[in-house]
Amino acid sequence: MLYSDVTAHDKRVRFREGLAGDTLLRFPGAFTPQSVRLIQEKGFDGVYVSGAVLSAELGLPDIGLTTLTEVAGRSRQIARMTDLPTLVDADTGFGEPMNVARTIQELEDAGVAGCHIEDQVNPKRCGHLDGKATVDLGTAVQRVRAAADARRDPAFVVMARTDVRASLPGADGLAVAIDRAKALVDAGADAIFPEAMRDLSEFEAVASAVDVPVLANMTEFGKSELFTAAQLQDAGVRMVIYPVTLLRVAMGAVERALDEIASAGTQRALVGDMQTRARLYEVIDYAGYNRFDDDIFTYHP
Ligand SMILES: C[C@](O)(C(=O)O)[C@H](CC(=O)O)C(=O)O
Ligand SMILES: [Mg+2]
Repeated sequence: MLYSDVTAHDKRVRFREGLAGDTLLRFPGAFTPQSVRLIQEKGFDGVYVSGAVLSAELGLPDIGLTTLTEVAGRSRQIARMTDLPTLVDADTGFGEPMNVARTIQELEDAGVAGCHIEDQVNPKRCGHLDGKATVDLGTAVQRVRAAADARRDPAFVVMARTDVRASLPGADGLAVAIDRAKALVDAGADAIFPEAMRDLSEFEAVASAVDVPVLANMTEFGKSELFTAAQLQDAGVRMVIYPVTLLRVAMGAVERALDEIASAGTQRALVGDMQTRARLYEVIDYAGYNRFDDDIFTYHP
């Protein structure tokens, strides 16, 4: 009933223990607090709060229009529904290094286990699109150092994301990404998110160059092939996100449903694919609320 009673600190410790373990951590992107409950029930290791999902849900492109308040608010709603650690996409950190510091403290207060800060210029772009620009290494380092220094809970995970690979598509792009990843680790990053890797060997090269965990972004319709968990684990990757998968699946179903209702004049053919009322009540533990209220009120669904 209600929210998770695992403390934010304990979730952060659990995240760190998972990153230090032997099994690849799998974090699907939650698109609603309800979907978080399902992610936990299905045995995943954590939950990802995607900037692409948050902006798409607001009907906006993922170009840095969302604010820290919106991201922190959504992250809090998501993190409190699960015992699992939540990793948040903090984009470029919402401004200058001072803003990055505040971002970290707001996200700590939101109860999440960690976040990633990227080295794109503002306004940012989806990491898998061409023509992105990145800030110079000095600025990228300042962002990550500000993030690492600002946290009050040393267990909060600061992950550095580098987008240089897609802005330098040539052969030297990977080498620059690796050099940058090393500098970001020196600046205090607990983990590295090398964006838009071309193939498994690129993940492998980054993972063997840094002595912190590496994340793989398995977003659809992007630059990386959709590797399996086993392939990523063999390449030395420690965690994988499926950031927009659940939203894309859900919105695909929404479009088909609207077409069906419009053409058939009824939703009857769709009912078999729906989450039932009973299943919804099970997921949100309706029965728990009834038990709680039994002595006080007598309302029942
Ligand atoms: C991971 C990501 O930053 C996100 O916001 O979820 C996006 C995902 C996407 O746009 O597909 C990204 O830049 O890769
Ligand atoms: Mg993003």
